[in-house]
Amino acid sequence: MPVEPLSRTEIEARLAELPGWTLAGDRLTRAYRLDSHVAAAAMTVHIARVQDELDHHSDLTLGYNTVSLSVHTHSAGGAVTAKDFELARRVEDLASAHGAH
Ligand SMILES: C[C@H](O)[C@H](O)[C@H]1CNC2=NC(N)=NC(=O)C2=N1
Repeated sequence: MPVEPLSRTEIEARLAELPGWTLAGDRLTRAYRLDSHVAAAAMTVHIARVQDELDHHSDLTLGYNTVSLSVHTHSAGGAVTAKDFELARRVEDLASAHGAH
């Protein structure tokens, strides 16, 4: 089933439920800080598993004690869709178990 671009109003309403996530251009983004580089690497692996499960993939960057995500929906012409918010919600739900903040 094709996913439709969300309106700006809908994006802002959904972002209100996801503290720390922002709209940067046409992408949802968030950066997390962790207590160590290995903890950050472990979180990226966990996110990669979720992304394969959802068949939806962010640009996922491992930094020094940081994990950063940037996502939009290629099949919707690069717009933000419900799939992006589904991924963001799943990442938020796993973040605290990794000590991410
Ligand atoms: C064939 C497969 O469903 C597509 O390539 C998926 C994979 N992951 C994806 N990820 C993102 N961010 N957007 C997509 O449109 C997308 N499409």
